[in-house]
Amino acid sequence: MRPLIVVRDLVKEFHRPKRVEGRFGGLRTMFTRERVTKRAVDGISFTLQEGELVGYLGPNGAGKSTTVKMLAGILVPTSGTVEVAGAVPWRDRSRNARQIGLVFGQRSQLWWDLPLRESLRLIGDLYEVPDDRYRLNLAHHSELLELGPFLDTPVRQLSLGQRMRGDLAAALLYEPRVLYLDEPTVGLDVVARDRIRGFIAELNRERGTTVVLTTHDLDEVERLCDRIVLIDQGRVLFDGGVEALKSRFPPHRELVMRLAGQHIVPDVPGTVVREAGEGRWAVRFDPAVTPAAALVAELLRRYAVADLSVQEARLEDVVHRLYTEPAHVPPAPC
Ligand SMILES: Nc1ncnc2c1ncn2[C@@H]1O[C@H](COP(=O)(O)OP(=O)(O)OP(=O)(O)O)[C@@H](O)[C@H]1O
Repeated sequence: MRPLIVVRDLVKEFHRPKRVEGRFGGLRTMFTRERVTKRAVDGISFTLQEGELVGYLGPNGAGKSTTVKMLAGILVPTSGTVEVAGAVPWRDRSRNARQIGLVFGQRSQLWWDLPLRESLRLIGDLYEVPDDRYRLNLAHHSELLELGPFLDTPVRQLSLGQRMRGDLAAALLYEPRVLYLDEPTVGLDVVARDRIRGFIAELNRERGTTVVLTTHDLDEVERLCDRIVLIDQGRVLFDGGVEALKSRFPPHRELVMRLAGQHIVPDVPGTVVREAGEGRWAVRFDPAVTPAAALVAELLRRYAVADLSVQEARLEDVVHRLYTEPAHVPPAPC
């Protein structure tokens, strides 16, 4: 089956005036002819099948938003190709716009002074959504996102969580095949975050909408995404499943133990003590060097253990190591 999105050797360079230091530096920067080039995206390639829910991850400044903007047709690449459902986003703009929805957590696409309902109506008209489809979709999204209580409130008066739900409904009114979400839950409380995550999961499951999710929240990624594309400095570091990432680059794990009536600091090779006190003791260990089963057996043999648990490897730990020790990353599969 032909992939829905094909990205090949994508590059985006930004050029800006070279900053002049010293007296009146700001003013002199405005008139300098010297330019510096920033390669924000440096040869990225990947393909996405219809119906995938992919986490597009990377540290600050890695090039995530720049990639998404090229996929959405907002930016024209310096070189490379992108096809989204057969359209070249920055060339076939109106065709592309009808098949994608775009939601930025940091800014709204809605009309600030209009009640949410009217903003949605305008979007329905702009995208020429037939009346029956419009009513059905509005009812469906209103129910799942619980928009009812604030449909008639001007957008400027909505809370961040309400506004985000409104933005999601707006981006989906015309049933796009792909939804790009750029940090959709940033700044939201746990309840609002859960509601939006549930909605994204159901949209992907029930309607088969392809989702590209950019976020720094790795719990969100673990809960939602089948696949991760992890980038740094404009290049792909890893492309694959969450479990594949953990097994190719196993993180340290943590063991927490309570000793029965003993207040000693136990000593076990292959571990690093993270916390010790009041008979409670936590260590980190590398499961590739010290297998969990061997470690537990050794501890039980040496000490009177009252309670013991080994924490699951967390995606956050893996990603932290990838960001801080990228030289150890195994090459991404072709
Ligand atoms: N319009 C622009 N002009 C010049 N440089 C830019 C422009 N847009 C982005 N950049 C630079 O390109 C690099 C990648 O930026 P981008 O916004 O894509 O990163 P990001 O991965 O989305 O980061 P974050 O997680 O902080 O949002 C950064 O160094 C940024 O400063």
